[in-house]
Amino acid sequence: MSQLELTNVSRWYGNVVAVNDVTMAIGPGVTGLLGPNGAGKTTLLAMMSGFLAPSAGTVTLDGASVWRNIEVYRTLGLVPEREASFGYLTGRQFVVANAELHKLPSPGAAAERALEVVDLVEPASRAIGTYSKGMRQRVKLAAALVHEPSVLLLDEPFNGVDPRQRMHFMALLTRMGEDGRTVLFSSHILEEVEQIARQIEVVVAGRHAASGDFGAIRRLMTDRPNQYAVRSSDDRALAAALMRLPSVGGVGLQGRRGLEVQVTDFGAFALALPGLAKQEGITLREVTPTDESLESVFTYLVSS
Ligand SMILES: Nc1ncnc2c1ncn2[C@@H]1O[C@H](COP(=O)(O)OP(=O)(O)OP(=O)(O)O)[C@@H](O)[C@H]1O
Repeated sequence: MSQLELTNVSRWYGNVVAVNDVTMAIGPGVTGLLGPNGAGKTTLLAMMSGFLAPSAGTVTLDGASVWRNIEVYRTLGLVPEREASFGYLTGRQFVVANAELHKLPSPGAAAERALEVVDLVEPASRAIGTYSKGMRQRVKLAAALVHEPSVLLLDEPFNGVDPRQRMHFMALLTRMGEDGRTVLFSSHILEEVEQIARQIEVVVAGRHAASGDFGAIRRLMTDRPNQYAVRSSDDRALAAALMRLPSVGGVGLQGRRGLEVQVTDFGAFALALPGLAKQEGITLREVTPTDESLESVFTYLVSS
């Protein structure tokens, strides 16, 4: 059982602050590192795996500093986002090469075990260049698992992987978490993280914005103020009526595009709106959230 600890970790590249004073602990089981593009996820993973030095703060694995620590490399596996550029190697050759880098006593047997775990034994004699995206992800995973690490870090492992392979990959990570490994994967998609992560850590603009199980993160995201586009049979009358609702923070008339409604309490608004329209004799034509993008959710989280 391994525990990764980040304490006041920052990393800057010249003037760019990629990671800003992050403190978090990652324990056994599957954890999702959720954040929009550019949030600092790759930089965090690079520091957690000991390949990048923090500019400030410390990253430890079971109490030992990870930066350039050979012992840590033996207990940790990293699946990077970028493609392995060795398309001419067969899957097997690639995994065996990794086993040899770790100086394992029987690299061939270790590689076979890892290929079996990711269900890639049969295509292992083909060149990686001929693999599908999902297979390429799995061969990277086999390479990262060849020394049976207790910590597995994966950077956007589901990107571009088709749904069937994604399910297979998710089941694999779930099983590893259940086996007591510390599994951390990054993603910019909440639904993806929710499916398998026991714990979610949210990063936005380099900062640690939220932490909790998926229920807690969902609540944080749905309880925020929302903005809706509303069109009806009488927008002007509806605007006046909406202003009386305590769950509405503001209403703007957008001409033919209807109303722009700022909602402070989504649950109360959803309950009150149909009754209000009926009472006023107004027909609702459209109610659409206009700021549902994950970016706006993240922005809200970071400013709260
Ligand atoms: N080597 C570098 N030199 C300069 N700036 C960098 C470097 N690496 C990352 N950055 C910057 O640091 C910030 C965080 O980047 P990072 O790649 O860690 O984010 P990310 O969350 O992994 O995003 P993505 O999913 O798009 O890779 C970004 O603003 C990025 O442009």
